[in-house]
Amino acid sequence: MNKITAQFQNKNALITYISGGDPSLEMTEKLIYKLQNEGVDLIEIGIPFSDPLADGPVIQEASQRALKAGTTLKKLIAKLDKIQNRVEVPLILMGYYNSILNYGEKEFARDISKAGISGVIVPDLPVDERADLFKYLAEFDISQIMLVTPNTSEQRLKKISAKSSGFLYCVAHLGTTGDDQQGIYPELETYLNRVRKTAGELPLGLGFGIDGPEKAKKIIDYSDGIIIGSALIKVIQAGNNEDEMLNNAGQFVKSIKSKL
Ligand SMILES: O=P(O)(O)OC[C@@H](O)[C@@H](O)c1c[nH]c2ccccc12
Repeated sequence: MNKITAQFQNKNALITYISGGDPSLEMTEKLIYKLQNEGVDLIEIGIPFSDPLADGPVIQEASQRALKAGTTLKKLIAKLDKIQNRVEVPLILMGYYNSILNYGEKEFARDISKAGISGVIVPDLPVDERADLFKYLAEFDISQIMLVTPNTSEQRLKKISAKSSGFLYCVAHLGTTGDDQQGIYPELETYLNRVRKTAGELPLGLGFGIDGPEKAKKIIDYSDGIIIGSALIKVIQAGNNEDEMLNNAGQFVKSIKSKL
């Protein structure tokens, strides 16, 4: 079975997002170990980018800190490559298409495969784009996780689920990451049931705006797993030094896991 799909078997997967290189690549490494020790099922790592369209302020700032620290895609991949023997939890890279194009699509697929990365999310690359990237990811056996939203039509849903592997990323509401203004999205159950019918066996991961354990508890039954980014980055940032940051991350993950 696909390494990512396997993580959803208990239907309560926890996926955490961190921005690669925020505040340094050394901290990314330590955070990966910490999250892994606390039992997260998948880690999504963002490729820092200067113009991240889908991201709200928390992740935009995380990206800025990473860029300021000199993080590049090359350095990020080199770091992940170096630590792969100590990492058991599957890793997913999230990045905008431009960064990948600049790196070279084939080189990207080849190098991340060598670094042991299991999947990729490219939020600004539409399913019907004839990008070589799709071909290379398949060639190197890397899952291509695609996004759907409550507005995605039935026809596109079919196309997207057919092309997605690992899991299907269901965006909980329209807007940017970290936007928790909407409380519990009213049509969530209807939306996910509709997606489930079309997606078949593909696990559903729900993300955007899940800000803590209470919300996690309320929505976990609708999907097979949840994705948390901004809320985790906020608690990490609240630490005054590395130890506090790591400790905060651990406590936060514990508090979520206890509800799943
Ligand atoms: O931050 P939130 O609201 O918890 O949402 C998850 C999200 O951060 C992460 O999956 C992500 C970060 N950047 C993205 C861009 C597109 C899709 C998803 C993402």
